[in-house]
Amino acid sequence: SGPQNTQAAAATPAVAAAPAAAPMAASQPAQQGMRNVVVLATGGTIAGAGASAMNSATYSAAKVPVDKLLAGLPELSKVAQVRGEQVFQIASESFTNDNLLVLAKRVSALVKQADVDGVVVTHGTDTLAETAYFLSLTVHTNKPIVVVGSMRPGTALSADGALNLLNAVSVAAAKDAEGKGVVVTMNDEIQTARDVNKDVNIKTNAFQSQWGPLGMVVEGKNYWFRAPVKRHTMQSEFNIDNISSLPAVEVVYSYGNVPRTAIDAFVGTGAKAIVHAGTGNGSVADRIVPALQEARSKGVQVIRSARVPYGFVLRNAEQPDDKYDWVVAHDLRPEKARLLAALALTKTNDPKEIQRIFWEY
Ligand SMILES: NC(=O)C[C@H](N)C(=O)O
Repeated sequence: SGPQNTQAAAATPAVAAAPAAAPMAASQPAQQGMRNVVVLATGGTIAGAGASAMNSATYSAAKVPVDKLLAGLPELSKVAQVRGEQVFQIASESFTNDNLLVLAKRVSALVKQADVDGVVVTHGTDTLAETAYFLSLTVHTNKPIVVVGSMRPGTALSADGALNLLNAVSVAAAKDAEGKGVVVTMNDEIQTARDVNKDVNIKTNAFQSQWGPLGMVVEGKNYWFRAPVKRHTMQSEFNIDNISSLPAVEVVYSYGNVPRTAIDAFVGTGAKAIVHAGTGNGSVADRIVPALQEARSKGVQVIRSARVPYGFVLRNAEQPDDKYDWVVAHDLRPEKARLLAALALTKTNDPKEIQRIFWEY
């Protein structure tokens, strides 16, 4: 098998550089019955390179262009007809709201094309779960969208990117993945975008969900065990085609002796909502409660989440949310609550409506 079809725009950190509607560059004869998958590359460790094979943790992210990534994995041609586009070439910790909007709009445009059966996004792992959740909330399609990264650069011994990417393409090409929303394929598992998080930062089993994976992908076959019940993609009331900017929503982290400085600063810079990453069950320090009440009285939404990774925040437990007009983030991590709050604010400024959205997505 020869190199994959690629259509790589010049790698550039500029948000505006995303290709509008890239034509397919034919370099491989279409195989009968093969499904068409587009790989949108954004950078990260899966495109990283280190100085030696010993470097599993010390390397530069976002170095290898998508055409090289695909050409280095000839096995892809056994799974699908694949072409690539370079959307960004950045480490995912540097992702911005603008990056999210550009990427989601490109995914949305591609899934409308009859010659695209599924989309894979290669992404750094640090904010991969945030981007995957954002896509699941905003792209209207039944076609599979798979977000994938790696914990080790391709230059390292036991690099995990090649198999993760092969698995991603085989899920994106599969009819049985249709209607299951946006998923993440890391470490042979298929995880739903909403629930998965990067919970380990040095091992290849980095991505975990407290509710468990949806299934596994082994040797190009998907084994499903459950399906997501929260609203996503086709059932979402948010649509990236109608969103051109996101309101400012910021996260403040709690800890012993925490001052109110960060809350006041974010209110001062015009935040429309503050996600409070509270201790325990989203608890709020006594000196922070008035800061959040003042923020609320100025029209800023207060979203009560927890810095504890597992479990969930109960309404009116720890704090009287009804009385204060606050919202609870349910089981969403603070960084994912930020995205849902921002999308909710594109529709409403009513905290009851925002709470309804937090229960449903
Ligand atoms: N493993 C990774 O991809 C980490 C990298 N810092 C990134 O998120 O781009």
